This record gives sequence, C-alpha cells and structure tokens, in this order.
Amino acid sequence: MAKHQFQTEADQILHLMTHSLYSNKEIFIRELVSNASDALDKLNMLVLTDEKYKDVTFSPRIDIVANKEAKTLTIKDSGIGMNEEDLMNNLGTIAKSGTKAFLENMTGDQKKDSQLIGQFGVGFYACFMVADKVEVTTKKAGEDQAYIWTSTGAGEFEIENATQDGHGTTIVMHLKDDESEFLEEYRVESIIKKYSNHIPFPIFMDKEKYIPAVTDDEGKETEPSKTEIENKQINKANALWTIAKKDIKDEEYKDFYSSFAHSSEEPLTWMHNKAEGAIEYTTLFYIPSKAPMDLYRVDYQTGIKLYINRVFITDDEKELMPTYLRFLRGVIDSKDLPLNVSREILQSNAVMAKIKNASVKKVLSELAKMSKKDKENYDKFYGEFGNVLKEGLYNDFANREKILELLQFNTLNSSEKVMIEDFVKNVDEEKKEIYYITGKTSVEMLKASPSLERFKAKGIDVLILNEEVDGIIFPMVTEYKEYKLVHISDAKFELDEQETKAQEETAKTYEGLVGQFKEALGESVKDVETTTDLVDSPVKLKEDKEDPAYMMAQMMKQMGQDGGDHPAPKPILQINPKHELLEKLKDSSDVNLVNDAAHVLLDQAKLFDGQELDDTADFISRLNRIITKAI
Ligand SMILES: Nc1ncnc2c1ncn2[C@@H]1O[C@H](COP(=O)(O)OP(=O)(O)OP(=O)(O)O)[C@@H](O)[C@H]1O
Repeated sequence: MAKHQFQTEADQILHLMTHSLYSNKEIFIRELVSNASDALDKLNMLVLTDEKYKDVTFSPRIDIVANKEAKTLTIKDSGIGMNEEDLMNNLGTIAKSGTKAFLENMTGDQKKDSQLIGQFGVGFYACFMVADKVEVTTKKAGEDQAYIWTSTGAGEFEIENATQDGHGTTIVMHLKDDESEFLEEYRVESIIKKYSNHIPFPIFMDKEKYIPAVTDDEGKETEPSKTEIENKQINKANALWTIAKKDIKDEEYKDFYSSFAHSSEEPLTWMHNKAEGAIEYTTLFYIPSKAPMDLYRVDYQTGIKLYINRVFITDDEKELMPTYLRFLRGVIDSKDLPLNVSREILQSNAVMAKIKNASVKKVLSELAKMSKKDKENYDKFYGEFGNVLKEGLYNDFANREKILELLQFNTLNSSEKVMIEDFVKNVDEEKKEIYYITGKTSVEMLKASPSLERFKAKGIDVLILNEEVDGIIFPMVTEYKEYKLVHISDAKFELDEQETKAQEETAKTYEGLVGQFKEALGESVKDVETTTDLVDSPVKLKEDKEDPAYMMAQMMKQMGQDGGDHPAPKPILQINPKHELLEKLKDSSDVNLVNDAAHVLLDQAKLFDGQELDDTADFISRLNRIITKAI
C-alpha cells in the first residue's frame, strides 16, 4: 500500500469542496461523466490511429449504478483508463495551472464559486462535495496491471494494485449521510438529461420497471404486479452538432452547452453551420454570456474541440481559431482531415486553414448580424468580449475592416456608442479622415480634453478611445475603407492666408513670454509654442512624434512594456494666445509670477492628460504663491 500526500493546492481545493461548496452539488455528476466521455474520446482516437492499440476493443459506454444499501454511487467507463503514473499525476500531486487559478478566483459566493469548478479543470474533486470516500479502480488500455486509488479527501490518498477485467475506470463514491438524493434513480437520470444528454456516448443505468398484475377473463389476478430491473440507456448520445439545425430545440442547444462548457450559465447565443462543397465540415460555436476567468491569462484554456468525423482529436490547440475569438466555445468537425493529424500537421494543413478562415468569416458575419438585429444581446456580448475582439485589429489583417465594423465607439458628439459605419456618415467627404483621441482615463475626461477644443469649435466628431489596449492598437490601424484614421494630434486644418498672417503676428507678440516659459521650464519640456488649436483652455501638451525618445516609448508600449531605463519623451507645451490668462501674463513684469505660472500650467496640462506630477509639493507651493498674490 502506498500513501501519498495531496499537493498543497489540490488539498486546498479538496478542503473547499468538502467544507464550503454547498450550492449546485449535482454538477459532480456532470464533471465525472464528462471525464468518462473524454476518456472514451481519447481511446477512440488511439484505436483508430495508433498501431499499439490495434488489438484493443473499443466498445464505448458509461454505466451508472446507485446502490441504496451500500450508499454508493458508481460511474464506470470503458475509456482509456489510467496507470499508476497517470493516477499520481492526474488525481492529486501535480499542480495544474487551473488549480491555482481556481483558488485565486474564489469569491466566497457559493453560487459563483461552484460555477468555477468546471472552468478550471478541477472537476474530479467535485465528487468530494457529496462523498466522504472515493475509490477509483482503473486499468489503462493496452496494459496489464489495474490500480485502485482511494481517498477520503483529507490530506492524503492511497494507490494499490487491483484486479479488473478490461480497460477503463470505475469511480465508486461513498455518499455522505445527507446526500442520499443522489441514489434516487429519477434524480440521477434528470441530472444526466440536463447536463450530459448529448455527449456522444451512451450512458446506461438500472431502472425499475413496473409490470402490472396479469388477470384472467373474469378479472381474477393470476400474477401479481411486480417491478423488474431494466438496464436502459438514459441519454440521447447523439453528437448534437451532427443533427440538422431544424431538428434541434433551443433547450437542447443550451443543455449541450452546459455539459460541453461545464457551465451552469446559459450561453448568450450560438452559431451552427454545416458547410458542404469542396470541404465538408460542421461547426457549432457558442458565445458564453460571461467571460471565463482565464480570458486574459496567457495559459487560457481553449474552448474549441476538434473532431474528425465525430472522433475527438484535440481540445488543446490554440491555433484552431484566432486568439481574438478565444471566448468561443464549441466544436469543429470535418471528414476531410486525416485522422492521425499531429499538431504540426494541423498547423500547416491547407484544409484546416480553409476551415479556420471560413469559420472566422462566419463568426464575424454572425456577430455583425447580431449587432444590427439584436442590439440588446450584442451590447451584452460587447461588454464581455469587446476588448478581446479589438485584438483582432492587429493580428487579423485580412478581417480588419469587418472587426472595425463590430466595435462600439464613444464619440465626442454622441452620448450613445456608435458603430464605425454610422460614424463615417458624418465624416467630411473631401478629407475622409476619422479622428480619434486615446488616453487611459474616463470618457468624460477625454471629452473635456483641451486637445479637442478645435474639433468642438468646428463641430467635428472624434472617436474617444479610453481603453488601455486602444493606445496600443489604434496607431496601427491606419484606414477603414477609403477613410484614414488620424490621431487628433496629427490632424491638420488648413488656415487661409488671413488666418496664417494673424497667427504669425500673434506668435510674434508672444515671443517674449514663450522665451520666459522656456527658460523657466528648462529640461522639462522640448519646446514652448503658441497654438490656434485651443479655445477655452490656456495650455495643452503635444507629443513630438519625430523625437527618438517618443518613437522608442511607442515601440515599448506596443511590445507591452513600460519605458524602463529609457528617457521619457519630453512634451511640447502649447499655449493659447487668446486666453485671458496668457494675455495677462504676456504683459506682466513680475518675473517670479511668470516663472511660477509656467510650471503650474505645465503641470495642469499633464494632469489633464492623466499623467502623474513629478513633484506635487512644488506644484502646490507655486499655486499657493500665485493665489496669495491674487488676494
Ligand atoms: N474517467 C477517467 N478516465 C481516465 N482519466 C480520467 C478520468 N477521470 C479523470 N481522469 C484524468 O484525471 C484528470 C483530472 O480530471 P479533472 O476532472 O480534475 O480535470 P480535467 O478533466 O483535466 O479538466 P476539465 O474538467 O476542465 O475537463 C483528467 O484530465 C484525466 O487525465
């Protein structure tokens, strides 16, 4: 007998399962049946593709046995099974990335936390919500030795040699005293129907069958009524995606999603598509109603399973769909791929590439339809996944236009979100320029930015992009159809001759003040200049895009890094010559006041851009000096 300690995180999860999670316990059946189905999938593929398994018989089935006397519930499968090493690795000692993520995401809210079980691949442990002892007897296909894994879910488990006919896994759960509902045939059957009706393998269970009394012609009972036990298949076991759309009810789609995505939440929508022609394939994609917890983790779990003619191939291939559609859950099934397809082959396979391209187009066009016909659902989708979708702008060049058309934008002139197709209706048809502003602050703050004053004065609408990813992505998106996307700082409005002359004259009258500002600010700015862009604000900052430090900072940003040791680019301080404050400063002979004002105005412009001040104490003392003078 060999005793082993659970790895720390597994132990923590088990503790939670046994002591804290009481909501929605029934999902332990979904999790174990789903593991059994996965084990059958794996064996199916090996038998078809691997010489080593050519003598193994594949007769897929899952059996459920409820024993009321012994108070045990048993789930048995004829799948791949596990050897000693698999048992050690899978059920207890090796830390899986999901285990840690699960613990990090626990909220203390029963309902939410029990929904996490399926998401993080800690499904097996769910049986300890209802059982105080679990025995897993298993034999790996193609091997001779069987093993039994036993645990009470507290601290340690044991592995011993065992005997078993044939390959597969049998899990016996000794139910806790108050969990006897899971021994009731109708209860178990209804859970299976709810979560596992459409797994592609049959699930059998003993069912009591009532046989009425037999009577003769005079009504005299010749044989009393009795109950017989009948072993019956209780799920439909048809791979749902293979059924014609018109024959599937919404409820069936939802139930399949529940078992497929291990989710108790309904999907937001689904897209079922059968392509016939040069390449035949079926896809069934679901959009979840909530973003999975690992959506922004690098080691996120993919949601797409690849089947080849109903044989499961992989659910661990991130290349099946582009990463910006990683929120999709579902199936791709094609007859036209070779069964013994390896990861390398898959990635360079022309058929797979075609299926992928067509599927992406289909998903994008379905989303476009939804954005027009079912705005309420689309808004929900966008709230959860809009930022992920945006990533497609830089990693799916071919579909960039379509992705742009799916985005919802805040704009300067609108209180509602606007789609780009509507936005361009108001763009100047001669200039054909779409202006945008980016910044890591609130939409309101951005809308109030001094840099937008000239746009406001001219009534030009501007896209307001305030998500962190926007500042990285949009500089790379240079056009939409015949329109150019232009950052507001690059927008050029031609001045007529008279205006140019007036501007030059004003600049001349400000030469003195500009000189004083430059001297006062020294190394903190690249330059000081007058501008015609401002209306209400006294100052704003402008980035010098030719500055190597600026280019370096942009490059680092695009690589997802901060500037590190590189010097930060210095801004240009632009002043508004029409603003009363500057007009007065221009005529002031108080050198100290002009000096303080230069610093306070620079800091004020930085604050407006959402930046932090280098020296807050200095800002406050200068401001206080100015106020004191004014009183
Ligand atoms: N019936 C089974 N037959 C063969 N292997 C199994 C069986 N049940 C569990 N396993 C193995 O144990 C591992 C752990 O199972 P667990 O349910 O905790 O997570 P998972 O199945 O990997 O994740 P998910 O629940 O997200 O599919 C499985 O990946 C599988 O390798």
